[in-house]
Amino acid sequence: MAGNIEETLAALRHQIDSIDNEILDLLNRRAQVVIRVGAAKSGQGSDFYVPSREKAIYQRLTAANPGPFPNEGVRRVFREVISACLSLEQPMKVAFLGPPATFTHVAAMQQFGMSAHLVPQKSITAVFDEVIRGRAPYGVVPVENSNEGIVSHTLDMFMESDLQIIAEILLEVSHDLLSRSGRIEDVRKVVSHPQAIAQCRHWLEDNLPDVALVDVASTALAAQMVAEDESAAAIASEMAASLYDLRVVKQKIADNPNNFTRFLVIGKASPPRSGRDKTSVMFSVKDEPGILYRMLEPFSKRRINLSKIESRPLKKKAWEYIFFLDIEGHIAEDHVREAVEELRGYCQFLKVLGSYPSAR
Ligand SMILES: C=C(O[C@@H]1C=C(C(=O)O)C=C[C@H]1O)C(=O)O
Repeated sequence: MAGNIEETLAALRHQIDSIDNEILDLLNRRAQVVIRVGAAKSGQGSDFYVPSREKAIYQRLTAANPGPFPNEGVRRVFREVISACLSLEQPMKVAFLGPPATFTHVAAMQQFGMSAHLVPQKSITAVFDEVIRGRAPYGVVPVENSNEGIVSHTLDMFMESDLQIIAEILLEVSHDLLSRSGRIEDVRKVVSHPQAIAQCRHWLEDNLPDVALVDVASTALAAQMVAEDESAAAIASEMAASLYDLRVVKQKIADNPNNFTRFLVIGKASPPRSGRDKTSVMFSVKDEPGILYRMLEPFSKRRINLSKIESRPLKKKAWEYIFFLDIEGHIAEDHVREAVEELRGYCQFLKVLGSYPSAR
């Protein structure tokens, strides 16, 4: 009987080996075609990284997948296949808001895969700078959190630079409590970014009512500090646990489990249409009666959905504001372009920040 099982296993493993050989062969055939695409693109000077094409690949494959291989697996496997194929042409350098193991790092990894060369930066300004100076073709920065609202620094940076939005990344944020021992009894203080501490307030009151709460510049820095302090715990990403060799005291301690952060990929030119795109614009309006009403009319009369509107003070002048608008559709579509041009008529200035595939 035991011999039978061994024989069956050996035969099945033999089948797996020959399937893996076929997969390997196909991967190499795919890589050769990607190299040819790269050569064709460099002939015409166009961008090698095309997020709209990548999104179309994921959508097509997950829709066609008969199973039992899970769709999430299809996405992850192809994320890495595409990432490795891209790295053949050139190592894809991506600047992100560091230090290593921030949620921005996790988002950049989700978007660009493990073969990309991800470079941590000290600030959002530094990420923009790397891309402006051409040291990295792309950068990743946070722009809003479902509980905490916008990251104003990122929006402010678009006032100063002419970079474009290339893609958006939606990341489900899981705040984990990490420490060296992984034992809740050892925790005397909790260290993290103030937003992460705020998002875990109730859990901390219920489970660690007497510990000190210490604010630091990022969740990743907190993890780094805790790696050297037995009595401290950090609220940080799961990635921080593996990077700084920490144990998980408790997973998902945020009070609201529905916690998403939206990140932007910035670069020098927006990608072509993907079929489901978004366009972001920023503008300031003339100070006239009814202007707030009129600025939305070009969109409502064309039945164009607006997914977001934000305002920020224009620092040069008190009580004047800059608006940020996210519109459904791509600027290459006539009705979107016409609406934006009509809005421009009411504005002192208007800048299209880019059209890019919608992550939802
Ligand atoms: C191959 C291409 O270039 C890149 C690589 C892709 C891939 O490996 O499938 C897809 C889109 C681009 O980011 C392409 O544009 O088709």
